[in-house]
Amino acid sequence: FPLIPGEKNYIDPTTYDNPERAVSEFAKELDRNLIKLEAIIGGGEFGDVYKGDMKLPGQPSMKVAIKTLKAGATRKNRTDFLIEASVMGQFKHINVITLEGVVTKTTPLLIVTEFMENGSLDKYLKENDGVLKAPQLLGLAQGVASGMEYLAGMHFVHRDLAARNVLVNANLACKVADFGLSRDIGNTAESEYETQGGKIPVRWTAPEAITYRKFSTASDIWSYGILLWEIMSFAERPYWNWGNEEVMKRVAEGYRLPPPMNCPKTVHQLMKECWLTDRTKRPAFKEIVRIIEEWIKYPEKLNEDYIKVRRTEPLDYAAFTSIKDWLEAIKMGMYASNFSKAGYEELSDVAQLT
Ligand SMILES: CCCCn1c(-c2ccccc2C)cn2c3c(=O)[nH]c(=O)n(C)c3nc12
Repeated sequence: FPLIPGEKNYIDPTTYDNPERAVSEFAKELDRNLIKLEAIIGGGEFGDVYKGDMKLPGQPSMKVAIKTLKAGATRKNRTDFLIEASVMGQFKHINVITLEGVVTKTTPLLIVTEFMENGSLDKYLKENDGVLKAPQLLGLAQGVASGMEYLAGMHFVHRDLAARNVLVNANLACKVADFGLSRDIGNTAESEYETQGGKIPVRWTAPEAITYRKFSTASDIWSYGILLWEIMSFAERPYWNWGNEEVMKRVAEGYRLPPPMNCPKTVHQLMKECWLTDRTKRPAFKEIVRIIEEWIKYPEKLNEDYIKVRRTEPLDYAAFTSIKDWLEAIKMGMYASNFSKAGYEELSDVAQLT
């Protein structure tokens, strides 16, 4: 991407001659003795994730999460591990997980992040099924959209945006995590579909990314639509128990997920815009953030008849003579006095205004 003045671009760590140089550029090397591993909180094929404690000199001890790379891992696993840390170290946003540092001088390698008390978003939603109401659900959705707006602004394409890869802290802030760039075989339970370029989590991936591996911010927006459906359905499995082949076929034929129970029509409308086949027509993350902000500020905008008002057929202005009739027709009768006080009586007076 041409560097646009003032806009920071993320630097692809694979452009460094070796991953050690990239990680030293973007991540702080930590002293392993300052980190205490307490309990396993997650597991991957190449190492476990722990909850722990870290005490840096001159700082109070802090809760951290620690990803480990087990000793027997291959050189490629080590490279991918260091690349993930190099990518995370370049980001600084409230809705993107914060890298505290790495341990690379001794094994096992460690990546240390802030600790997110409520764990992964899919687990949090399942544990709060029916408890969270629309405003809270939309607050979660807004956090993810803000984090993705920032990453898109850095020209970073995530490629695996899903509720399982978003974490929730004690204040219910959502943060995008899991920057494993290359989709290792099996590094996510979801990657059931194999293409020559590695594994793809089909039910979260845009058609153009599945068919010809065109990953872009637009394909991240498709994934965001699926994640929004996960939020509104309390982490129901997208396309339920359909097989991957069936999902790809039905989606290519135009099938789209229906609104989850109690999901406002307007929210499902936004999901469907994220799932437009023409990726250039999908909304930008900036727009998605603004729309959700409106819904949180003015919840009445979520209900359907607001849509009806917006979608009335074009008015036949000739049908009205007085301003009062016109304003009443568009449910704005309460403003008739404003117009008459300002001396506007006839509709023609208004026509000159516009
Ligand atoms: C989807 C992310 C999976 C790995 N991971 C990470 C993480 C993510 C990327 C690099 C390094 C780490 C430690 C933090 N946390 C956390 C956390 O802060 N709190 C948690 O409860 N869990 C389950 C976590 N799981 C992780």
